[in-house]
Amino acid sequence: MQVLKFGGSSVANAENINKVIALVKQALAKDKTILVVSALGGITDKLIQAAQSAATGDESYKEKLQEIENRHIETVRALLPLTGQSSVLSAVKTRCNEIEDICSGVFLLGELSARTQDKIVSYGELLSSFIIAARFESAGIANAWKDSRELIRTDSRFGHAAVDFVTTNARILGYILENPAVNLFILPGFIASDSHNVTTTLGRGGSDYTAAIVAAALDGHTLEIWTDVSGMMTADPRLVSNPRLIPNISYQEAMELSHFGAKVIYPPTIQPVMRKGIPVWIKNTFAPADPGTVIEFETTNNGSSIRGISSIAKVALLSLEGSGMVGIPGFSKRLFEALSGQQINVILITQGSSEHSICVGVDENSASAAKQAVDNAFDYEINTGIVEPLIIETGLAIIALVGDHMKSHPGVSGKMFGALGRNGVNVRAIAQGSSERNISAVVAADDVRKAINVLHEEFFETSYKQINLFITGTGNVGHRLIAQLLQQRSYLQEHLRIQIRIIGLANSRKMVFNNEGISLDNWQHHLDNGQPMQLDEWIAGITSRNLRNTVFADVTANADVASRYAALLQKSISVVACNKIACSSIYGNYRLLKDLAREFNAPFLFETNVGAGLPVIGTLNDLLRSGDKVRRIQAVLSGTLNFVFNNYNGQRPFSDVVRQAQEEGYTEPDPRLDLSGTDVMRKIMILARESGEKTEMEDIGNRSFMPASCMQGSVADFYAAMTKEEAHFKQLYQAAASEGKKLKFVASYDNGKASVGLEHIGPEHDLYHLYGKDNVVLFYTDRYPEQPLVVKGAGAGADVTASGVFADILRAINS
Ligand SMILES: NC(=O)C1=CN([C@@H]2O[C@H](COP(=O)(O)OP(=O)(O)OC[C@H]3O[C@@H](n4cnc5c(N)ncnc54)[C@H](OP(=O)(O)O)[C@@H]3O)[C@@H](O)[C@H]2O)C=CC1
Ligand SMILES: N[C@@H](CC=O)C(=O)O
Repeated sequence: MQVLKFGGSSVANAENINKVIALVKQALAKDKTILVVSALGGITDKLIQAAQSAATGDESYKEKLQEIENRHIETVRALLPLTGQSSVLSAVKTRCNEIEDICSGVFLLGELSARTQDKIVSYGELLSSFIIAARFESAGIANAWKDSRELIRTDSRFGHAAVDFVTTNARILGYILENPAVNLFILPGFIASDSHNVTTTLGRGGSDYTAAIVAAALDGHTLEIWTDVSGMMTADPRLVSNPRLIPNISYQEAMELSHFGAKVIYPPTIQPVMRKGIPVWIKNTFAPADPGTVIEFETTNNGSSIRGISSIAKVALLSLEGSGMVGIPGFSKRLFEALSGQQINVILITQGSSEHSICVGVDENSASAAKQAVDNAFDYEINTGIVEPLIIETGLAIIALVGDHMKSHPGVSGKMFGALGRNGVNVRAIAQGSSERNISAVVAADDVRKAINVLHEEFFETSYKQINLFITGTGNVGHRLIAQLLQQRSYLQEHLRIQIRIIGLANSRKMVFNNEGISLDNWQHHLDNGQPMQLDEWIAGITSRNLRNTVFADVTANADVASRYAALLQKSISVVACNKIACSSIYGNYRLLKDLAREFNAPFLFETNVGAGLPVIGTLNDLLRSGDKVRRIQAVLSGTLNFVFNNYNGQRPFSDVVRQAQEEGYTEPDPRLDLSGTDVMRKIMILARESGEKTEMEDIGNRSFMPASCMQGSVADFYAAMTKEEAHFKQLYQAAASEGKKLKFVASYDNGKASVGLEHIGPEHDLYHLYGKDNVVLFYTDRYPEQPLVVKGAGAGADVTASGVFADILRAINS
């Protein structure tokens, strides 16, 4: 004997019902079958709406009932041959008239009791099962239709009746034994009756339960629950982009997950079948070849200690607090009695060992009733000040990790809360029972999607990580960065199991968002068609998305953009900047950003601020972290100036060489910052700060070589003025060349003092052999006192800078 249950979507219309017929036919070839069906998809809701409209005196209930009738009539017409339709149609009509009679009573009385509602909704399953039985007959498949109300006995808790298993089991067994010749029994799900034969229902989703009750009563060898998904998933597919099918799951795990919002199976369904050890298959009516999920005692380990992740929305936390509770028995009893007196279901309980407070999670809709009941129950204690009035917090949700294999498996909760913390998800309360099968955390409702994705990635996609990237700036460096992301896309996926999605892209004119990721092949087109750039909206668009593993890359040279880092870090969004403005602003701001990064677990990385793609800051940090102390730094830190002085020999105008540096992408967007030495001042200051010095820009000496006349007006004026000052530049060159030396713009940091300036460097010096746009940094430290640690290479250029930003993005997510 096997039991097959088909849900509302599987029997929503004639086409789907025909699929059911085919599947049941195949099942019948194997064994006797009990078929349990739900109402046609959506009908139960429609019946409730009609009943409620009637109760409120709204005559539109008649239209709703007409819709219900039409739907069933259409289904009969589409399913049955003309000759077989009339008796079924007249039965459907009779039932629909009965519903109308009851609803008109409700309308006249203006009252809808739970008992009457149960009666009304019972017609959904009665009609569907009756029509389906007729369809089997017309297909030549004999069957026995049985009203489940005659089999399943419950108490009289209308809407959510409890089953009397002794009577029910005996009735089911008796009925089946009385009909040995029948191969196919068809039963309406969901409905039952009490000891006075009054119709009751088993709770929404109760058809699953009907099927489980029958399977258990008959010791069936299998229960199959046919639905519109291919089994239980590791997380809700509406929340997680790549959930996985759970091929097998234990009864306990399935119960935990279904209680926690995985709606694939109605939670009470598991109990009866678990008692008998009957395997339950979850299968997809629309993809029957899919393997589905089997629920049974023994499960194979899926390689993770977690079987699935679930959540409950709309949760309120109730906190009862007070010094008068400590060490006094009975407080929790009274709290729970007050809640149960109002039929309030407690979803989660936590109490610290200080006993100073008890915190429970309940459905948000019950929060005000709970407050009233609990404050009444503790009226005396509240008035005498030993207990506070009940505190209610709403806008929350519960997320839960579920898995039998968490038991005695150290590190699961550490991993869970570590991952949530790294992504800025604040945990309001935690509960874990000693069964260690479920770890639940209460979080803000707005964080649920992020939290579930974070946990899913942590436990099920350990070898596959998604970075959600927002890039501000699509100029020289930004452009190259996007090209490199495109070029490396498959490599990152295949070798590092990382997928980078650009969720937002902006320049000074436009901004564009795409939650699925902006296509890298034609990003310019998307950006050009984006909305006008508004910095506030851009930042709000990033923070409000609240995505996990979010990185903000600042590839501008803009101060307003840099002023937003704090707000981003406070939302646990990592910031990667080649823009040097933040790190070279006042020391307090630099310090604040570093502190926020630590406090909110969001890396703030700016390796490219010094030496572009060279590992300058990383090397310095490694030295310091391992206990070394920086005594002196000597460096050439301007790619532009090194290029200019390597290429200028008095033959070609100085301004032409500077222009070439700008065209080749070495200069700042405003090249005066390079030529004035300001860019180098910023860089040596950043190195000094990273070495632990509280330096400001005004503490840095600058022996600028630029005539004051060149630094006035616009960039065009700057070029024009340099042409006029050619003699000055020639003279600078010749002075060095006459000594057999080269001009180098050198930055020094020595015993806490930093300075920059043009120097004549001879061939014996480490800085002499420095070609093109290269930079070099010499670190003299306690461990490198005589021979410095040297970092040398291209120190400017869009490609190398972009690669440094790229590396920081990957570092942000892996640190
Ligand atoms: N070139 C190099 O070798 C190195 C450069 N850097 C740094 O890289 C950064 C970028 O340099 P580069 O690419 O050459 O500069 P570009 O001028 O070529 O590009 C700057 C980008 O920033 C955008 N932008 C400017 N203001 C805003 C704003 N308020 N909001 C949004 N976007 C804005 C611009 O928009 P739009 O396109 O609309 O003008 C442009 O896309 C600079 O901070 C520089 O110091 C660091 C190390 C080395
Ligand atoms: N303009 C800068 C670029 C890198 O920071 C330079 O020339 O070094």
